[in-house]
Amino acid sequence: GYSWAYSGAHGEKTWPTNYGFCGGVYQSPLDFHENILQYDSSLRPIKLFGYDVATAESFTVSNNGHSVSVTLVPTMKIEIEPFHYTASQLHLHWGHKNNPKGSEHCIEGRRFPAEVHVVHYNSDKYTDITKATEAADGLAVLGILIEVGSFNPSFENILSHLNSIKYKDQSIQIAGFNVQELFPKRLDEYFRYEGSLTTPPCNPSVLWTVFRNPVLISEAQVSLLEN
Ligand SMILES: NS(=O)(=O)c1cc(-c2ccccc2)cc(-c2ccccc2)c1
Ligand SMILES: [Zn+2]
Repeated sequence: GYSWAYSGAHGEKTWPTNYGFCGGVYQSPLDFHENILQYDSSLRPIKLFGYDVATAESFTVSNNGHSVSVTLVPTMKIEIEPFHYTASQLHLHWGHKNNPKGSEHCIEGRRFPAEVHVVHYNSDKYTDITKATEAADGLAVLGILIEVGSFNPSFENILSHLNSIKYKDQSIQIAGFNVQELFPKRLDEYFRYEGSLTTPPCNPSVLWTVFRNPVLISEAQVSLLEN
């Protein structure tokens, strides 16, 4: 595929040139501001299954050049009625020194220092994530906004290993942990919309769920991401 970046010669404005879906009407991310939000009481709490992964299991943490990603295990699933979705990977988005607000979604125009995306595919309808990514209803991504606050030991499961994957394509194995600890408490308070991958190829195949309440990590933990 083409090379793309978040800025510069292959920055976001050039994405639509090489990736047909980018810049489309369904292009994620969104700014959740009140005049586009509509309360929907039929939306149920997100149910997580198998998220408390044993330390005997392992996840692969890798640097893919644009983000740090953690491959997850297929016993991790979520239910968004009426479908079940199997976890594929999670990855983080963050900013850098001169542009520290790196979240992709924002609330009332407010961006956050970082954001976690947990990518799942509809395993009731598709046999693997590749087919699901090509389908309009194939993916469900959970977004967790990150705010600066107290130190968060759960994020150390990932952040404490960043020094070992400083360069693109480096990866290491880490022990399983309870991935639900990365989530906010309220799994019933979230924004929901049908959108796309936020990075090329921007497939419009994502059912987005972004939790309303951010999780807190310390300033030092945020700067681990930015260095
Ligand atoms: N931001 S996102 O959630 O829309 C997203 C989903 C997937 C994704 C991953 C596996 C299967 C299917 C889709 C990959 C990325 C990505 C981020 C940085 C660099 C490269 C790729 C981003
Ligand atoms: Zn993402």
